[in-house]
Amino acid sequence: MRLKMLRSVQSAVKRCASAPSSARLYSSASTPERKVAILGAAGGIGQPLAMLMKLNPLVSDLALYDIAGTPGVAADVSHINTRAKVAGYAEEKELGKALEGSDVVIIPAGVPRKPGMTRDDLFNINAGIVKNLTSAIAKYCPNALVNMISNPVNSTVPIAAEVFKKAGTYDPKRLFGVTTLDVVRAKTFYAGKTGLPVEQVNVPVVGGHAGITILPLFSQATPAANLSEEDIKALTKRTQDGGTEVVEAKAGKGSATLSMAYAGAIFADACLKGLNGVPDVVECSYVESNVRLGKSGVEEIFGLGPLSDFEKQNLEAMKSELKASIEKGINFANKN
Ligand SMILES: NC(=O)c1ccc[n+]([C@@H]2O[C@H](COP(=O)([O-])OP(=O)(O)OC[C@H]3O[C@@H](n4cnc5c(N)ncnc54)[C@H](O)[C@@H]3O)[C@@H](O)[C@H]2O)c1
Ligand SMILES: O=C(O)C[C@H](O)C(=O)O
Repeated sequence: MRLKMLRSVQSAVKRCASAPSSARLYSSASTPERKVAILGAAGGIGQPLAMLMKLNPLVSDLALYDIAGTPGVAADVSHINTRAKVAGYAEEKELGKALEGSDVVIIPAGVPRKPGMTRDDLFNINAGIVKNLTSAIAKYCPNALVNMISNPVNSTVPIAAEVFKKAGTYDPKRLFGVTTLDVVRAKTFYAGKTGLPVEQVNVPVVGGHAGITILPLFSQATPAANLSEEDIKALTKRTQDGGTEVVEAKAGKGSATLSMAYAGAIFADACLKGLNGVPDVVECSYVESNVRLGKSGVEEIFGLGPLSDFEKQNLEAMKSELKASIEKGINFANKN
């Protein structure tokens, strides 16, 4: 028996793993017209992400939408002398115009955590925001690739999926939970521990985007390094708690914004490259995929590669939380 569930995989969008990260952001491959919309563009993530997308030569049109502060951000970013034409959209009645013709829509709209909160504590506010924004996407740019950043990602992606299903526009190949920041962190921490050059390392991260549902696969990290079990446990924990580390350091002034903007820009760039037909663009993402079910629940998840015993245990441990977050999102979308 097969059932659809959400999990993280090497997504259909593929990216060249060997390109150095700075080149990834600023390289110029083929350059067809591509419109990118950022919803929540004046926020802590939105502003640096708007700048990074303005620097991306693959973008011809950049639509910046937020319910507060858009004109200033749009005017500021528009003065950067790069290809993308920038337009700001400040009110809900302008959302349709912001979205029309978009190839990629990035959503960092919503409230961030404060110390002591879980990502799930953001659900009550962010679920409604995501539902409204994705309803507009279904109406104005149903074919766009949607990059969901708003937390809790484990639930906001299922909300978006339900909204698109109701609108008849759902395509699991076009909806992505952005988990790139977990990969960015895992790479940084792995390189720090091993002494390997950070621009050469790769660490796949699977699962979702909250606590134990984040599962870095250090057994598949490249270049391989001889780490002790203790080191791998510590690296795994630090990657899982990376968001909380930043929330606590910011002490009430929000969560990761700059590293998230960087991660969001990498993922959006991968989407654009995929759309432009660049081969072998590979990124991890939280997407819907197939699992095989048996008498005791999920029997097999496809495409994770060989896991260590530690990773197998962690995968088992995350399933109930991930499933509950998915169901919470689905229920919200269907009730409200
Ligand atoms: N996926 C990840 O890895 C990741 C990483 C960091 C943060 N986040 C999440 O991203 C979200 C944004 O974080 P931030 O630090 O930028 O927050 P922020 O408060 O600085 O910015 C959020 C922006 O969203 C805007 N907004 C609110 N409602 C909106 C609506 N209906 N339409 C359009 N814009 C709207 C606000 O006006 C604000 O400018 C949070 O939910 C946070 O938890 C996710
Ligand atoms: O931790 C958070 O609340 C923000 C984000 O999900 C992160 O991983 O930094």
